[in-house]
Amino acid sequence: MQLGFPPTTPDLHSNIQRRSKSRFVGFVFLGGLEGAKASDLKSEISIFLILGDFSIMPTSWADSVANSAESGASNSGVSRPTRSSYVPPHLRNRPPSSDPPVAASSAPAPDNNRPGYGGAAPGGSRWGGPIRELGRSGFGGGGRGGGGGGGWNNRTGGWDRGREWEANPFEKDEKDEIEEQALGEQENTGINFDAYEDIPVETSGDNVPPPVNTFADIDLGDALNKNIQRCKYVKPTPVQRHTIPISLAGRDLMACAQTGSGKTAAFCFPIISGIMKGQVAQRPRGPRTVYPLALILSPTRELSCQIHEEARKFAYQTGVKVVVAYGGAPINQQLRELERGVDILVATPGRLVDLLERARVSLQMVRYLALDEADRMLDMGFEPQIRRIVEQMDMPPRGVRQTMLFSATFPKEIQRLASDFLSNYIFLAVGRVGSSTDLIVQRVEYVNESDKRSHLMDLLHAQRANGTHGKQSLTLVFVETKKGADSLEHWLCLNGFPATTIHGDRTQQEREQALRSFKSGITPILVATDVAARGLDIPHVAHVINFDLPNDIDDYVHRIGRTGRAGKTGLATAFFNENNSSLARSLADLMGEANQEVPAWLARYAARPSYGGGRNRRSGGGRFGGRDFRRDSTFGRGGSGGVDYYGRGNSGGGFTTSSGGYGGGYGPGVVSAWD
Ligand SMILES: Nc1ncnc2c1ncn2[C@@H]1O[C@H](COP(=O)(O)OP(=O)(O)OP(=O)(O)O)[C@@H](O)[C@H]1O
Repeated sequence: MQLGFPPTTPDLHSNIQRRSKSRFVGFVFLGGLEGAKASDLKSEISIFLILGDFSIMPTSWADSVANSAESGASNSGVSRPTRSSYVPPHLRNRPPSSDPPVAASSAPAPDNNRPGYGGAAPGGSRWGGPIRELGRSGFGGGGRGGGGGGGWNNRTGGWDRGREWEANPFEKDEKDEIEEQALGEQENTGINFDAYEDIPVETSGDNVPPPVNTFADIDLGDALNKNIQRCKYVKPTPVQRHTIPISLAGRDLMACAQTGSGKTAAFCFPIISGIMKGQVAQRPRGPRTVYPLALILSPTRELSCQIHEEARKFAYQTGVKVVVAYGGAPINQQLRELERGVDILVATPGRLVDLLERARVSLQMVRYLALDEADRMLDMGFEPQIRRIVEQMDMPPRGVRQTMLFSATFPKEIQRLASDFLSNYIFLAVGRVGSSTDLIVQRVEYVNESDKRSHLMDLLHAQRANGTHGKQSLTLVFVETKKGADSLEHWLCLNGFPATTIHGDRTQQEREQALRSFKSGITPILVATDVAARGLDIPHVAHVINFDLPNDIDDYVHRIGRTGRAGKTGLATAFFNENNSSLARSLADLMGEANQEVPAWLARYAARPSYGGGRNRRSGGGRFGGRDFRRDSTFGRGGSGGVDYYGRGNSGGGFTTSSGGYGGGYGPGVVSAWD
């Protein structure tokens, strides 16, 4: 451990020396101390000083003396230290300041119950007590346009200063806003929180931390708070109110919350804040291997890109670097980006496995693991890859890392699988899992296969006649097959409705181009397979049409969730016929729960035992679509992975529900997009 000062002007230098003798504390950096108890290190400090230009470098006392001598008495204070040194994420990118750093946190040193990670602070992350951030007055941030940027250069292990400027991730939003204002078509960006006021919330697990009401109630750090403001998030959504304190307390979490309710921020904020504030153990230096601190996995390339874009906004000027890796795009470009440094890696499983096999990424230092669309990630298609990544590579085991699983749907069998990855977790259900409830008006129409196209045409003509067509009123049409998607797109275009398509047979470039064209309203109709069903947050999707209904009710939930997001209303229309009879019961149940009008003919279908689709796959039944499977005795004791959910009362012990009722009907202000 080093007590060091970097080269400075002689005056400042001698000042610091004086202050160090009288227990001067700059701020404490506990990097490079894997395995050491934070409490052992109280007296050992490294001091980072802001150099005259705009970097912050840790260095040793010996280095500083040597450098000082080298640079002479007239040194302006911008000499490089001779040794490469670690710079913790929360200190990277700091612009220059003449202000001295404020004192380090005097919070008591935490117990260390996580070997290698510094121990859990009371109420803080499991990797040790937060290091209080520097006073911000002198650090301003943003004064230099693109912000500090820069990355951790894994080849030299040093601070790769000035090589990379952090691009402003808000630039596009600002441009769009100006453009929309100019065209007089700016929509109200305010989220309708009244729509969420009465939301039912269910939690189970040990000592569930209480929810917060405002972002100010949580100490996320100044830089992150500033980004929250830039995103125009005035207050947390219900899932954020509940999950952020749970995650900040270092707890594992399985969270179910409706589509479009803000889950991305719910897992990003605590991760970014944790990395900013946590003690950072020195990361190993492989010649080409990078060691992210957090891993966010999602099932589709587009969703990973979207999470990356969001996370970059939240992490802007925090010094936390977010990188994305996904299939279908050139790997070399992604490797170059990774080499510039990564704190949070957002990835699709396939590309990540590739990177792990090439030893270009190691998961050894991962403290936070988040699975978005977790039920999809653990279903038959993805589970083997996820197990490989989480259990068979070098990721710290559950209980050491913090694991957070999010989705709008969580079938019980998947919950059971998921529990293998979690340790003493909290289960949270916000809202009726499986629907955006009253915000989405759901309609089901009986349409024979042969009539589907003409019926679709009727809907689109009606929309056009109503003026609900175009950039501000996008229509997403789901079909079952890739061929079906191409053919429907072609037919729509022929009939004067500009459309594009997204599915697995298109190249990644074509997929991205299709999304851009749809978002911008150039082609206000997107024909998609389930590749677009989950997670995509596309503003202005007013109407989702299930041209072909899916076989699984959860897929239906995610598909219709592309509209009616963030408190806005939307419309979902489904074409039902004999081929969909196995979905009848669960569809009727779902619609009934969401206070939607269930057509008499659908209710009759649902009542027929042969059409009921057997056991309702929706977990738990009852008013909550998702319930903690640990509370269901049919899943037996112990679950998998040897966790005793019942005997010791460690998990599933507490159980609280708060419900304010469901409101009902279509709700005031709900407008149909087409009639
Ligand atoms: N606190 C907030 N205030 C205002 N808008 C918010 C807030 N939190 C999130 N949003 C916005 O709400 C929208 C939906 O958020 P997000 O995509 O995270 O939803 P989700 O719950 O992950 O949905 P899905 O289940 O479909 O993946 C986004 O446009 C996001 O920017």
